[in-house]
Amino acid sequence: MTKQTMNFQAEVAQLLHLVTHSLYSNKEIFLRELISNASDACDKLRFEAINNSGLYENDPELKVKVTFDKDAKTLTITDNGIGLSQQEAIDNLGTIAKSGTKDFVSKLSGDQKADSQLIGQFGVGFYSGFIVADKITVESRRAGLPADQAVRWVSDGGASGGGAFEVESITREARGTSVILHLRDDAQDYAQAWKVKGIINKYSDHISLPIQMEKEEWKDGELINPSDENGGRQPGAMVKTGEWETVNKANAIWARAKKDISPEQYDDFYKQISHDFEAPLAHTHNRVEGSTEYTQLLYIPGKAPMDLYNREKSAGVKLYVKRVFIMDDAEALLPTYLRFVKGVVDSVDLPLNVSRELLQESRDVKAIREGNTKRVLSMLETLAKHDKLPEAGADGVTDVVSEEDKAQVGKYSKFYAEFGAVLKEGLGEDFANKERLAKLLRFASSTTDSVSVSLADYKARMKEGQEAIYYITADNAAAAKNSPQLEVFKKKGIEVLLMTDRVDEWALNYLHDFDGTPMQSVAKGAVDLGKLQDEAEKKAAEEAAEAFKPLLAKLKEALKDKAQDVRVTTRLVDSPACLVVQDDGMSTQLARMLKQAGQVAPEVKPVLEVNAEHALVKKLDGSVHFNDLAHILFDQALLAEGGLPADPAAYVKRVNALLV
Ligand SMILES: Nc1ncnc2c1ncn2[C@@H]1O[C@H](COP(=O)(O)OP(=O)(O)OP(=O)(O)O)[C@@H](O)[C@H]1O
Repeated sequence: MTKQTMNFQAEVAQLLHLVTHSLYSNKEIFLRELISNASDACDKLRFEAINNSGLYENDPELKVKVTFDKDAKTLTITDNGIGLSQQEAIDNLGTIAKSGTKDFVSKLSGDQKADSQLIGQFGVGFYSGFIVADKITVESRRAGLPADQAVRWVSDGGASGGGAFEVESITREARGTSVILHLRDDAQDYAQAWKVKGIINKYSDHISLPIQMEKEEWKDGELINPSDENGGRQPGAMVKTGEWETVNKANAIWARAKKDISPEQYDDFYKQISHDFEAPLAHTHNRVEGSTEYTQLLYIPGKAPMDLYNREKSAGVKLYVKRVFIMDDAEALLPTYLRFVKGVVDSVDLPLNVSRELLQESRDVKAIREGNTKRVLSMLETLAKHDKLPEAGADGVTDVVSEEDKAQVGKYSKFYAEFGAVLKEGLGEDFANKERLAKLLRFASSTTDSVSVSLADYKARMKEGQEAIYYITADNAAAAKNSPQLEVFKKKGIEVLLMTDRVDEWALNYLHDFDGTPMQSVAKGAVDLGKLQDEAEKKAAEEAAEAFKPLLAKLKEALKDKAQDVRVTTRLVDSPACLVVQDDGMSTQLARMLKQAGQVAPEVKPVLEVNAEHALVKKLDGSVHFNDLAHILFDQALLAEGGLPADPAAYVKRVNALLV
């Protein structure tokens, strides 16, 4: 191939601009990214070589070498991994392959501060080299290809204006890739051994391959006057000895004993695999022995990625078999509702050539998934337990809290704000752990604004004679809190949980009770406050129902296309009417959500409940506007719960007719 000039994909040009302009305070991550790519390339070679050992050629010891040349102002990262063919260099180094990153780049806001925080989630990868380099040369030969089919790729990252790179054929004996960074003037520090070693220690210690640098030794300067030992010397310097030394620990962090890993090292490993700049909220690291043997190192992030709600999104756990990297995003290792967890599983029992399909069926994998799920739930339970500092008991005594526990305060709330809605999917997905999940749920309530009430808290505060956990679902907190259906509960001082996540309706279908107490939607079925209502109230309600019978029949007739039934209720105090659905019916809110999502929802005809005490209801009887008032009553009840009248124009017309 003769030299060709090509253009970057539009998104690459944008990403490059962002990388070079906004990651300035995080310059050194470029080395982490490039070493990580080199290590991935070695993993890929090892994986392909399982079925084709010839790919190792005569060079089976995989490693990464980092060299620098002060005079040429270059820093070079070389690996003997899988390498790139000419076409792969064009495809992989001129485009953004990952669809998530590509989407992200096309949505950039232009606010560099905000963008640079977000970009951490995606990993800037290879292009991060341009943070410190004004030109990058990549020379590579793919394993298995002849030496004269190697490739050279050169780019200034678009500084010359064209956003272009050049590719040409070269001859290269060595398999694998060299990334040569031509350092910018303000990045000359990175051509110094101590600086580079420091960064490798910080970010890449756990990389399981040796990372090697040329050994340097101190050499005194020449004597100024060779005949006079004390006459002084030229300044000394570090000089290269020609030998190589391994500068990282070169063993996988998860394979080490817990006691040998510092909290910082755990955090750094997380940052490496997640591309997150922030530390995780918690981790768990265990060697599991038994019928199936594996090591798990799992993390709970502090921040949700932008595509959290995409259930198709890749999982966050990497699979290794006996230290050999097998695949990223092994979704079989955790249930979908725990897709936010990041980490590594290293199995002793799985075969090295395991495929995704095989994973789905393997009994070992099933055991690993159950083990992982249990561990993650335990981690969450621990965070939940220490979320708040203990309050003084009735005797004025407060438990002493260790520093370690103090550091956990607030973490569960943070977790829940980011991932609570996803956790709820587990109620419908993981029946075996439903009870544990139910204990981890948190809600706002009619008496507590923050999303912090657990079902156990609620139960402990239940009124004497209260037999159910009451909740309401709505589109948002304000609609839930001001819903007419809450009126009688407020009057009686009964707490009601407010559920405003989209997933709540669906998830609650799977949670019929908590710890023996039934869950009861206040918008479903007739209100039955059981023992909470006194005899006088019950009697008054029955009398009202009797007295209203003729009026109800007329209302039912007028609204026969809209309402399934019309009845008198005691649940309202200030409002004239509200809508409820039958006990087993789909709630109007869920039906609305399905329709919004373009799905077919069954036609739900709600029950209209009227407040016999309300002036508007009293006025109905004998009114010449009976028909209009009946429709207005129904449509207003719909509006009050966040819905829209089926025919808004007709509603407006009716109201106006009464106003003038
Ligand atoms: N040292 C290397 N050897 C072989 N291929 C490489 C090397 N470095 C990069 N590549 C190729 O270039 C592609 C793009 O690299 P880049 O770092 O931008 O993204 P990535 O590694 O896929 O994603 P991320 O860094 O976010 O995990 C890689 O997927 C890989 O195919």
